Amino acid sequence: MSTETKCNPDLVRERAKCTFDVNELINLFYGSEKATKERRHFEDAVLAVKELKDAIPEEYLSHKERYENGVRKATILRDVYRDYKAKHNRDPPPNQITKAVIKDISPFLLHNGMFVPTIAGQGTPEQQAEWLPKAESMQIIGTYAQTELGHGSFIRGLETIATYDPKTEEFVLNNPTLTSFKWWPGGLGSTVNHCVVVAQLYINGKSHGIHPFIAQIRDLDTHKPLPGVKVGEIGPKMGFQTANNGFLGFDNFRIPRKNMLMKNAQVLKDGTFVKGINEKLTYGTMVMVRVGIVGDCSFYAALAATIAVRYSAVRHQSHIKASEPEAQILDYLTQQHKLFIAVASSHVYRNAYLWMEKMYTNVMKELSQDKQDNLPELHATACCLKAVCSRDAGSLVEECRLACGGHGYMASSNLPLTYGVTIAAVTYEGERTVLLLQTARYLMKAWMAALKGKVLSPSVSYLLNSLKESKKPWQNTPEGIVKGFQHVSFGKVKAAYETIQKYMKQGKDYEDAWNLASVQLVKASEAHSRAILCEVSWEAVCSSSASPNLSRVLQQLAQLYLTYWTLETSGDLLLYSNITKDDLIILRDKYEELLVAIRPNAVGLVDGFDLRDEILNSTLGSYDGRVYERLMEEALKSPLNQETVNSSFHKYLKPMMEKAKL
Ligand SMILES: CCCCCCCC/C=C\CCC/C=C/C(=O)SCCNC(=O)CCNC(=O)[C@H](O)C(C)(C)COP(=O)(O)OP(=O)(O)OC[C@H]1O[C@@H](n2cnc3c(N)ncnc32)[C@H](O)[C@@H]1OP(=O)(O)O
Ligand SMILES: Cc1cc2nc3c(=O)[nH]c(=O)nc-3n(C[C@H](O)[C@H](O)[C@H](O)COP(=O)(O)OP(=O)(O)OC[C@H]3O[C@@H](n4cnc5c(N)ncnc54)[C@H](O)[C@@H]3O)c2cc1C
Repeated sequence: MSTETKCNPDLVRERAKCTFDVNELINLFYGSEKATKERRHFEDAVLAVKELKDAIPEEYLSHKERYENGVRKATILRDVYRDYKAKHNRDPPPNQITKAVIKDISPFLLHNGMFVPTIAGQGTPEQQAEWLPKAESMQIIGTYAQTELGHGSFIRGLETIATYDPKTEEFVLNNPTLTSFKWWPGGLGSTVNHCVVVAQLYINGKSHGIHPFIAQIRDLDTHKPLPGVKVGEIGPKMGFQTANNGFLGFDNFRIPRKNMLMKNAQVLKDGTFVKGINEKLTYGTMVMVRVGIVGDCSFYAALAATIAVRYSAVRHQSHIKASEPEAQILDYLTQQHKLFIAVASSHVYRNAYLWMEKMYTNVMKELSQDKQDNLPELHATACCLKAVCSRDAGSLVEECRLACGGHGYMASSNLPLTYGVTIAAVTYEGERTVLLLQTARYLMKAWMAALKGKVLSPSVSYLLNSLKESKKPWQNTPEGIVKGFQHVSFGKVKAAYETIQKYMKQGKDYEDAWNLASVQLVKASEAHSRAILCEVSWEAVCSSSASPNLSRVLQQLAQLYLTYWTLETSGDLLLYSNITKDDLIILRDKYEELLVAIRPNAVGLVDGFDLRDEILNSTLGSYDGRVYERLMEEALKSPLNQETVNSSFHKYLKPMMEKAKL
């Protein structure tokens, strides 16, 4: 029997309606036909490992069991990666199969995502030679320990101390206060034996700022914390239950001098401090991860959209016309309004990620040639895109969950967990407001440069154009809308700058004026991000190599994104661009037309994300649409359904009922 015949008939009909080749979309989204084949081949290899299948859903396990199961699976998964590399002489292709295996977050995420990259990015060639082979082969397991109980955002305020002792050529690590304890690092709780510790460097009583150090914290054989190390797990959270986030404190814990990662700054044997060319290069791993998070946002939006769109095609409720059968809920325009923006946004984030990745690679290349000119632009852009995409993606996932009604509240829909994991990215790797204010610093500088007629970096050069074009009439085209968002950003940057000037004229110093203008500064950064997202995604769609059929649909999605945000931020556009009320009415109608145009391709579009059932891990979103069967099958797995009468009846309910008779 083919997959199609087993499918829910609504989904079969939806797929027959699709006007483009889904495989073409998949290949375009993931880069090429070859990339798709390799990714699927690797996913097959992972899913073929029987030991990676869970006997019962994770939600029924205790906190401890869940972690232990996570570690068990992470180690098996690691073997599959190693075997693939040995066989093919290269790393597995980019994939999301970890989601199918670990479901939540791997206890090795920080090892692979930050520990290894920090050694690679911050270590000297000798340090890389010492630790990378061990870390990459998992002889040692590490994390990135920066955040403390008292400080996360303001990293210059970290309190962990590394004092250099020239007599023994060692650093002495100490956490002198409760607030100085490291708090949050993934894997720290019970998994890792090493970490990159970010600490304040002191030499001869003088502070030299924060630097990364490698510390072994557990014995490699016994896994017991080494003397002078206090380490543990921080407890349950909204998500990240299997990430094994932990706390850590040192008491006169000594590490050799060579354990300070010294690519940027160095401490010589005699205690001489050699400053790096730019102390912010120490923050490099965070920039890399912020770029990666934009890509993650695309994945989470795609995952939630796939579940909610397929479910909405299968679910029938009420009537659009009294004379017709109950409608698929996907036919309600309100439902399309909730869901299609998630589909469109996933593509927008994907294109923004690819664009940012290029910028990142260029800047890294330039840095390797000691050229730092474009680092501020990279930092500013990564900060605001990470901040805006993560918040938007979190809201989109939640909207998809709500759009599934009561069933979206079931853990088995996988939407609650997906929300918990997605929304965490608003906070980790730089809290949203804090990052937007970083971008605002850059925008204020760019604005001052624009006022002086200087050449601006590409990502802000529109500020100069907007200065010249402020009188041009609004155009209701995608290009016109992109320009409109640039005008909004221009207007908000200008207004924030003038607000700072106003407060300074009233006698405030720059810092107080900055704080008083900071709500506007954050909004200026958001507007700048939106302008980038609109421009980059529209350009990507226009320059894509897609066939006419696919291109038409991708343009509709990109236009939907542009129009959605025009209508959402119409007040800003009325204030800062030349849009009129009549233009907005035309765009409102256009938006409705786009929803209707996209509707027949909705299922095809989410099929185009090519997320397997195992990755979706959802009763509502499977390819075959057997929603109700799966909901019941999953419910029957509840331990409460493994016995006809639960012992609480005899212990509590019966005595209560009997007491009530007296
Ligand atoms: C392809 C890879 C795929 C990866 C996929 C994802 C993997 C996921 C892995 C893990 C994720 C989950 C686990 C989460 C981990 C964490 O959360 S780790 C901890 C992260 N912590 C933070 O992000 C802290 C946020 N705070 C900061 O970054 C900084 O403190 C700050 C907010 C930037 C402020 O720093 P500071 O006070 O020192 O600086 P300022 O005085 O404000 O500014 C000084 C100037 O420096 C410039 N600056 C700041 N940062 C950078 C930078 N990174 N690069 C370049 N320049 C930087 C800043 O703009 C100022 O410049 P100016 O003076 O010219 O204006
Ligand atoms: C799931 C998860 C995983 C994590 N994993 C790791 C890890 O592996 N390693 C690690 O080192 N850390 C990790 N972290 C910590 C994370 O990086 C920090 O929580 C994050 O950087 C925010 O810092 P904070 O908690 O100190 O927030 P705070 O800075 O205390 O933020 C609280 C509020 O204060 C506001 N605020 C703070 N400073 C300013 C300012 N200058 N201007 C205006 N408003 C401000 C913020 O906007 C926010 O509203 C993780 C966090 C989470 C949630």
